[in-house]
Amino acid sequence: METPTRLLIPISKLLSSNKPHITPLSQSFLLHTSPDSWDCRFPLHQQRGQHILINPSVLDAIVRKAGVSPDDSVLEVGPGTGNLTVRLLGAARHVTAVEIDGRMVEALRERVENLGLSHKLTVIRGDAMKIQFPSFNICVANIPYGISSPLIAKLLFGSYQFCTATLLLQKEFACRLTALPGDSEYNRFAANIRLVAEAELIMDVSKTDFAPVPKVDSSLVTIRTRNGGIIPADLNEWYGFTRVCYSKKNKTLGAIFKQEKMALELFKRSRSKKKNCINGEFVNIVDLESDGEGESEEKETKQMDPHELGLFKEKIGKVLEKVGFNQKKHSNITNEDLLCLLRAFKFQPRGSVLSIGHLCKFLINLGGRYWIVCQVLQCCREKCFQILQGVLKTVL
Ligand SMILES: C[S@@+](CC[C@H](N)C(=O)[O-])C[C@H]1O[C@@H](n2cnc3c(N)ncnc32)[C@H](O)[C@@H]1O
Repeated sequence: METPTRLLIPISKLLSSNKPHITPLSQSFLLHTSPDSWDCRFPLHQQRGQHILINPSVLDAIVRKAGVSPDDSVLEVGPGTGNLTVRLLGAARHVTAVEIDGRMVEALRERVENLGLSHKLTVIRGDAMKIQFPSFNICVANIPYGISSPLIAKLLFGSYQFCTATLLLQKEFACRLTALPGDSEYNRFAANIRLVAEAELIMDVSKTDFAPVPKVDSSLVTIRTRNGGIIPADLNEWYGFTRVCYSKKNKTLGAIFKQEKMALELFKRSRSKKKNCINGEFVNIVDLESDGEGESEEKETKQMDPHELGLFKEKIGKVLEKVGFNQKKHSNITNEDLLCLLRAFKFQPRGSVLSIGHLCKFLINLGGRYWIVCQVLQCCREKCFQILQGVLKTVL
């Protein structure tokens, strides 16, 4: 149990007030405050999002709603002076806290030592965006709002195995994150997150629960990973694809894909050899959130064979029509629809995403014999596409 901190207010300050004092004053005035309150022992930096959560009932609620249990190994990003950390330590097996500010690290260590809980805490002094997190099964944190997007991307696409992340976020950001297809806030960011997780709005938190009081209100959100964190698509293709699909707010998918640069984006991505995670690095969030507008593709257009690109565009049109998405708008399209469309694009022979390697694997899966695969390879090499069509017909 933590003892309340004592806030010493100098008598001169109290006497300088014009208001009458109801309580008789002694030498100094001793105010007992909660251990969570902020005693201004050093200046806080707003650019680091240093707003301390001081409402004990909100802090308790966060730990409760996150469902922290004695088996949990918790990751906390931005522990500050430890208001949330001490509660997490009380409920979990172990807490790893990552804090960028040395003054906060010192304050946190001292507080936890006084409580005799140091054996359950690992403090890492560093930038949460630059370090590799040790393993954890849940993340609970009141994070600096400036790193909300990249941090969530790092957690979800950075090869970490965890079940939930319960985060305090800026209210507007939380609304975008938890939006569903058909909601006005639903956008590419929410779609990208929903590829691997579900996000649920848990409760709102008032700005007056923080010291110093920030300009914005907050919301607590729980992000639950799906399929054990397995990503059901090639991320590079998926990003390119969603960037195209979400590029124009009020246009149908048919109209969007008719644009040259959009077709190009998809074409380029489909041929890229980049994989989901490069050397374990998470994918840049700018890519997760940005749309395709305003980006110059001129250089690539010049290098592209116009005939090949024309064929590709024609095929996109056909696929859209076949799956019936020509008239759909992205605001009400689900990720399942998008995955289905992406797959439909992928399985178009020639001029599409389907590489020779993919094609061979596909044929073998279908029971194709070795000589057929060799024939296909030969046809592709010699660009004998009519013969290839014949071979495919016999197999399929
Ligand atoms: C909003 S405060 C939260 C403090 C504490 N968790 C609480 O609830 O009172 C955010 C904390 O994150 C720290 N911080 C800011 N940027 C960071 C970064 N890139 N990596 C790790 N910590 C960071 C700040 O120094 C600050 O202590």
